[in-house]
Amino acid sequence: MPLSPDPYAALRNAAKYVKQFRSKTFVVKLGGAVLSDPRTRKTACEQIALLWAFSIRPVVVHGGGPELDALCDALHLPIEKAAGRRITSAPVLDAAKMVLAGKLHTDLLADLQAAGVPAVGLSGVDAGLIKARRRPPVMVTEPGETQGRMVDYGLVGDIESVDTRVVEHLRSADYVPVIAPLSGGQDGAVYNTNADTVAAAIAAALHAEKLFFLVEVPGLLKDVSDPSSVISLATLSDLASLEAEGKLTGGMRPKAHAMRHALVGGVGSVHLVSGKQSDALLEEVFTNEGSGTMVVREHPVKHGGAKG
Ligand SMILES: Nc1ncnc2c1ncn2[C@@H]1O[C@H](COP(=O)(O)OP(=O)(O)O)[C@@H](O)[C@H]1O
Ligand SMILES: CC(=O)N[C@@H](CCC(=O)OP(=O)(O)O)C(=O)O
Repeated sequence: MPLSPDPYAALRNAAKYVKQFRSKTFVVKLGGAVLSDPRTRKTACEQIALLWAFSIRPVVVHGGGPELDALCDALHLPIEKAAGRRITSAPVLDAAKMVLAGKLHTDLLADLQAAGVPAVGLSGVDAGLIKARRRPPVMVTEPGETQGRMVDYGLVGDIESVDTRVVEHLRSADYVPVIAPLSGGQDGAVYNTNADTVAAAIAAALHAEKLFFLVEVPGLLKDVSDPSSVISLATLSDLASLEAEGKLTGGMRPKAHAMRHALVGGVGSVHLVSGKQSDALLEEVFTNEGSGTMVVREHPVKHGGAKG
């Protein structure tokens, strides 16, 4: 790579964003694909540590779908999903507790700790952080299908309320909350709730500046089979068009719904970035060009620097 005429240009440019985002809340959702590989999990933790070092206030929400699939497999429990969400029987919920508020959660906390982040683990059940009610059977139409089917998701919770007091309490003492996607219901019930949905609800409740989804792919793709088809900037209406054209499949469907919820709920922007490519999160935050996809409510008047 040729030497830049000004070796400090990148630093100067990044400093602009460091100043702009100081004390701002960034919700970072770590997807299961990133977490199940110890190397990418560590890289994600190191990037979060850098945000923290620059006085950005991260709140971490994590998934764990692939690890939960693996445990279900080992326990001979069926893996059934509809529109990207898991159908959750009582034994599958027990497995979800073991993975999402157990092994994977603890390993993530240890990696964050090692990276210098004072991380404290919670699930949506702690201190009534996320209250949900059991999802009633709903009609689901998969992309490419013309006829919908009724799906009973079992012990899946639809979020009714978010009480951020425990999160604020931890943040006021400079801890970084790390939230597992379980929610609490009436009479001690525990529900499985999609982590994207949890991340969006938390981001909206905290009036976050930005919500990041760290995923396996480099961003939102025009064509899911072509990793070079990343859309750099999208609006809610672009997202709706992609969805109507059947271009959002699997786990991208709850994510699209979550992005919409966050943006309508007042989050400044939502970003879809690679959790596999090292430093993609930092590039999205601290450079003009970014690395993945920024989703906003509507087109800004001009895009210069908006991806920072
Ligand atoms: N248009 C699209 N752009 C990007 N990814 C898409 C798209 N449609 C479907 N996907 C799939 O969605 C996945 C991300 O959702 P998901 O697997 O739930 O992520 P995670 O659990 O890691 O958060 C991508 O890895 C990709 O396979
Ligand atoms: C209801 C529902 O779908 N719950 C998810 C919770 C974990 C999750 O969302 O993990 P990812 O972010 O890795 O997909 C599940 O059981 O897989």
